[in-house]
Amino acid sequence: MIPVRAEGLLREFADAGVLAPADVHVALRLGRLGSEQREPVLLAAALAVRGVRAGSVCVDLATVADSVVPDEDAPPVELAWPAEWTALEDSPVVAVGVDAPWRPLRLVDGLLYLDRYWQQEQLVRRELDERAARPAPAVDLTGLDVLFDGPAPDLQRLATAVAAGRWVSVITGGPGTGKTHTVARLLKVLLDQPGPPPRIALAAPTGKAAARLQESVLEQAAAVGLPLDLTASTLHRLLGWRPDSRSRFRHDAGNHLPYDVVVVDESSMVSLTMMARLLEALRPTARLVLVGDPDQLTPVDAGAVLSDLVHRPAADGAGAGLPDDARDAVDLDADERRQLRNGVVRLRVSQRYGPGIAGLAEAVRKGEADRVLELLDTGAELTLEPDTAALEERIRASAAELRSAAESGDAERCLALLGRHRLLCAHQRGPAGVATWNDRVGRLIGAVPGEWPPGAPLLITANDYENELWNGDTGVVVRTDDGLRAAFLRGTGPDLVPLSRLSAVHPAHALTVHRSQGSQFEEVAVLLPPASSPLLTRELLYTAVTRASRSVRIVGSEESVRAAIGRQVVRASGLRRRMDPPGGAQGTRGARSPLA
Ligand SMILES: Nc1ncnc2c1ncn2[C@@H]1O[C@H](COP(=O)(O)OP(=O)(O)OP(=O)(O)O)[C@@H](O)[C@H]1O
Repeated sequence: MIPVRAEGLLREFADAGVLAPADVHVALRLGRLGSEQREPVLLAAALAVRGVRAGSVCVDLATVADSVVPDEDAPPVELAWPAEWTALEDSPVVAVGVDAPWRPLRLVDGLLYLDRYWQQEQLVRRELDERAARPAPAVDLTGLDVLFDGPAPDLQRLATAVAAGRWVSVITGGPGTGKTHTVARLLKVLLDQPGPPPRIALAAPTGKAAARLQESVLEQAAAVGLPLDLTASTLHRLLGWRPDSRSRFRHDAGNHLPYDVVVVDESSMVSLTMMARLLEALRPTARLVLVGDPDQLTPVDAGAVLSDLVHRPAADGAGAGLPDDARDAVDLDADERRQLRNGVVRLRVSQRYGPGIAGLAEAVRKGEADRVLELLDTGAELTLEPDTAALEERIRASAAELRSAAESGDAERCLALLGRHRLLCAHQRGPAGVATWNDRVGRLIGAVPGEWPPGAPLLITANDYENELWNGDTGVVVRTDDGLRAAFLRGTGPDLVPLSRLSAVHPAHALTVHRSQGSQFEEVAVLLPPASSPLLTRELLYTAVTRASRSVRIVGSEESVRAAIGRQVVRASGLRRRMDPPGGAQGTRGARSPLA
């Protein structure tokens, strides 16, 4: 419903489906409180609110007109974009520049922020810059020769050396490229330094990712010689819940975390707000190691900090004190060398999938649509199919196998089968959505709606501390002598939970690509929506494709594949730019000023 009192530009943009009622409401309220009625200012304010809703930290006024796609269901209309945004410069609701006193909106370098996100971005920028400027921690790297005895140049070794020698570092790479393998060796190097052993915290944005991180580190612990009592927690737990606030924590700038090393896995899912809270809670002399894959889907909340850090320009003077390994890393391209100066190392070789999927993932990542379509035409492992006939056949076969293993009570085999094949969808609803396909697969295998027959895959949708199950965990129903149980993979063996003890649980024949983040399957089928779907992005396709270890079946049109590859998630943020105070060398550098 459109607010009745919206007029002019606000109403026009709302009618076109660009602005939601909440965007208009906030803009009108802001205008009322600040005695600002000029339409371009109110429109810009509404666009800033809309930006946050869509995951951006701010709105880039120079490009917003090109990035806004009117609602398909709305009548076609030529939007009357203001010719210029100069009214913002003297608006009582806009602080202009880095140093201007507080106002609800802030305009810097052509980027318009809601103040709260500006403050958080500044905090992140300040914390990172201060840590980069501080003398590097002293570290003895002689242990690397024992920990890494593979052929040089070895990117894992380089990442370890970089992370050991900096206060903030980023280890990126696709699935199975050895990020955890590297983290385990980094911890060993740090624990072996003279003096008291560092206090280590392992964390991840979700309970499921935290459990997986702990498991993977412990798998490596014996081989590397790490203490076996290392545990991982969610970032929320690490920072300490507070009953009175959703975004403030027990540990903050006034009550630092008691750790010397903090490793955050799956950090592509960390929002700007969470990163700000984490950075302010770190002691100035704590090392922060961010681990993740910046090419995967971005967090649900605003910001894409990991991706921003990877794409940031190198700070002046950065790179002094790079480890000797960097000199030997001859095959780094110019971009990777720039990233290295910012403490970012990307691991490249996946130990988990073969050259077929690796090539496909790389072509998607680089946006090479022709190459992707060529690869999808080359054989049985990578296919593009226009209809769902073969997919349905595969689903039937896989459901029958699962059912038979479940009826015979073989939980271990059920869990192995569960990891063999998975259907992934972009949407939750609609013809190509998870809900539709869960019903459809249920009917294909003759399941009665609402019942959980043996062999039914299930998805946990809320953290369950009592049963140690995490939002996003998947399991399968198995018949046992004690009745039906849900089997979940725990370490190397199955854990059986009575169905009656599960509360937030859904069928999991199909999962959204978002939900599948952090999981791996031998065969993945990806159901692409029509090319016009706004969810169809390069990050979505990359995330889906990299869930597979053996084969990828894409069901959809060539047009949808091209649309996905051509549409990158663009989250406006100032972190990728340098923003010095006015008078500094970088005042308006690089920005196409929309105010001119
Ligand atoms: N240099 C190496 N030598 C031998 N085995 C390795 C090496 N690097 C990684 N591996 C193995 O490859 C597998 C994947 O490594 P790891 O789990 O560290 O990757 P990852 O990047 O953390 O994966 P994910 O993205 O799933 O978190 C593990 O079994 C690991 O032991």
